[in-house]
Amino acid sequence: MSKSPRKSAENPRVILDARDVVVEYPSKGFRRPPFRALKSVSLDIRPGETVGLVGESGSGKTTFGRAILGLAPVASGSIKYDNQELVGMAKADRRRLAGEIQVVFQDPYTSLNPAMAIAEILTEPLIAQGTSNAQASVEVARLLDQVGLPSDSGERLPREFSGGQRQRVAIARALALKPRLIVCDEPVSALDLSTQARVLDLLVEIQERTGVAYLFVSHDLAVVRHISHRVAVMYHGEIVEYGDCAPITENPEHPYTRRLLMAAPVPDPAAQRKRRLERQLLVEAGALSA
Ligand SMILES: Nc1ncnc2c1ncn2[C@@H]1O[C@H](COP(=O)(O)OP(=O)(O)OP(=O)(O)O)[C@@H](O)[C@H]1O
Repeated sequence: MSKSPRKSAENPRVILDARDVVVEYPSKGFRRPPFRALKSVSLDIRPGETVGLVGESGSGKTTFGRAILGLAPVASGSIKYDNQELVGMAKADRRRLAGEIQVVFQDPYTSLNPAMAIAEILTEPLIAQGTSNAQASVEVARLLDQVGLPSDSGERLPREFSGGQRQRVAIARALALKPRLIVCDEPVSALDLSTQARVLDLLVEIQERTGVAYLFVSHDLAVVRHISHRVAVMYHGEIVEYGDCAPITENPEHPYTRRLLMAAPVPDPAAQRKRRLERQLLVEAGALSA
């Protein structure tokens, strides 16, 4: 894992442009108002860039990723992908875009069909988009190589792989249709620390090779800091801090971001002492509860 935050991606053109997005889930009780999970969220992503979306459980991160994928009830606002409005887009048009916007989920144990061999899992989206069987086999070999899995992996079932290897399969499947944007929803949080680092490095390497952009959703600021060019901090359905990775993760302005930063593990004892002191100062200033 590289230690410093990543430098900003250079291409300023925007691939995803979300403006004032409001998502409301229906409430269960009779005549109860809907629950507003996103309250006017605006965020953009440039080609080849990683934007980290960080926040505590329930803050709305997954909901935002789902809104991009057309899986959350957007009440108002706009989400443009490559200048095309995704909100309210007809299903047929959405299907056409399916290859360009892909997703990698958190749990590599449930996101792969256990009854399908890896080659089938990787071939399925290719065949659905009209790729011939012969070409699909060539692509499977290329994808396995791209994610660092042995070339004979295609014949095996998901249960024969470790969590990290399964997540590599999930990444390969997401890459099959050469997407320009991947929503990565907590893609490493189910993995142990050293596997996390290897999967993060793989994502970076793929991005450098292909120019794919990531929305990287995580509750872990340390992980987000490692992979992101820019960071958005989400709190109770709103973005409270948003900008280049280094200033936000090194010197956050919002008390909530400081709290997240303090929750991130720091192995260096001197840094831990500094963090304890900073935490104490924040408690004294009333920005944090003891
Ligand atoms: N389908 C749904 N129906 C009703 N409420 C929902 C639904 N999905 C999410 N919520 C609520 O919306 C809020 C945001 O949830 P979301 O899953 O987006 O948060 P998150 O930040 O991704 O949390 P986590 O890290 O735990 O996944 C939560 O209060 C959640 O209970």
